Amino acid sequence: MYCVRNVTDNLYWVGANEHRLALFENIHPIPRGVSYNSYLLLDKQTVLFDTVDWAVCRQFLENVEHVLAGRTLDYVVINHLEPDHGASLEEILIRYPKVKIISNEKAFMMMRQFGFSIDGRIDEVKEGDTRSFGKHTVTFAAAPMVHWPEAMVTFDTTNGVLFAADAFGSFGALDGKLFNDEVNFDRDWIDDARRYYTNIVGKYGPHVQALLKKASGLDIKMICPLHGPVWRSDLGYFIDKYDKWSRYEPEEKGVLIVYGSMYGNTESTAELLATKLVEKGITNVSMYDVSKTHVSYLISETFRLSHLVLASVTYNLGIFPPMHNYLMDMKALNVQNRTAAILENGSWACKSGTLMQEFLESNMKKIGVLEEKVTLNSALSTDQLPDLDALVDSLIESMK
Ligand SMILES: Cc1cc2nc3c(=O)[nH]c(=O)nc-3n(C[C@H](O)[C@H](O)[C@H](O)COP(=O)(O)O)c2cc1C
Repeated sequence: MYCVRNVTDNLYWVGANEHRLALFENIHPIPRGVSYNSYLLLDKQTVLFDTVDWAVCRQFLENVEHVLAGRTLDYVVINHLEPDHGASLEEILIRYPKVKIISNEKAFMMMRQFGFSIDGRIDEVKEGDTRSFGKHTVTFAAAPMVHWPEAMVTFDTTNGVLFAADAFGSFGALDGKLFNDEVNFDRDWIDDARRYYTNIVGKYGPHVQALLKKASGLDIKMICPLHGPVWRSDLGYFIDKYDKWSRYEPEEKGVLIVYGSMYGNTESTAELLATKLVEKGITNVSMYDVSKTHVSYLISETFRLSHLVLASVTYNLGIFPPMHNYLMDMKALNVQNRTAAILENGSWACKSGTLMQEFLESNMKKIGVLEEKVTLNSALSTDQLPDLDALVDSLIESMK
């Protein structure tokens, strides 16, 4: 059965929600599911904006057929060819043999790579080109590396709708609620939106900045992303988040403590550190066990907070492997502009602190490491409490 929503006037959401998938991109957990958004415009000509993942293709096709109500599909605009949006294009081409694909050169190259039969159906566009479908005229802007090189956005100059591809998306299934004002975004969605942005697009901050610059010249009334809610009010709230994230500026002053511990001694020292911070007035403290927390959550929290404490045991003369994995991901996603503190532990040859510091200093940009380091030889002893206090004071001082 079809399940669609009217977005505005003659524009419809024809996407679908996915609840069964455990891992997005087969990496990131999505306990709240995800939506694959696609939009269908009924003008003099009919235009589909992007398609959906193969997993929800059947629902999508029923939705498209229902909204078309017997009309044919004239155009499909492909803003982003990544298979979670482009895979169902194949079915669209089979079912609507006369449909023309509007997209850019790189996307057409990728369509061929993925084996789509597109010959004779191509309408290639470039930055600033326009197309009119009757009442609606759209213009195209390249958005390279947000989040693939072929990505572009389409702006409807008639009604101010921006089809934003992967920009302004979020994890989380919509479950009936399509618009940002139908959910409590700041309470229920922002963590998943941040986790989506930081892990999927986080590496490409300068490219997102370039897109935001282009978008600032447009009179945008509504943002239609390919995942998550459609924005029709309070656009500035989300644009501001994107601006901060893509400049690698923390959203909040606060301390993220990520610890790796086998027998609990590093963990209990991290607990004491958190307690001392809170006692001294720093209440924005979050603590995570690096072994149990999926790295996508750690990355998201790293983007949120200004300060970071890395607490790790030594493991075979190296950094505890899950901590190393987190550091590698931080590097891959370009995390910068943070202050870090180090807490290390080892029973015979403690190396983790030096190695973590070296990693931060030689692999990452603009991460300041505090001089005050705490070194445990198996467990925190009372005569080391001044070291911990010094670390706490140094963290607090650097937050001023
Ligand atoms: C597989 C394995 C390898 C280890 N390698 C080292 C090492 O190279 N150097 C060292 O000082 N301690 C090493 N340790 C010991 C732990 O790092 C140490 O006991 C630490 O204090 C444990 O802290 P925790 O109580 O937070 O788990 C190793 C432990 C294990 C299980």
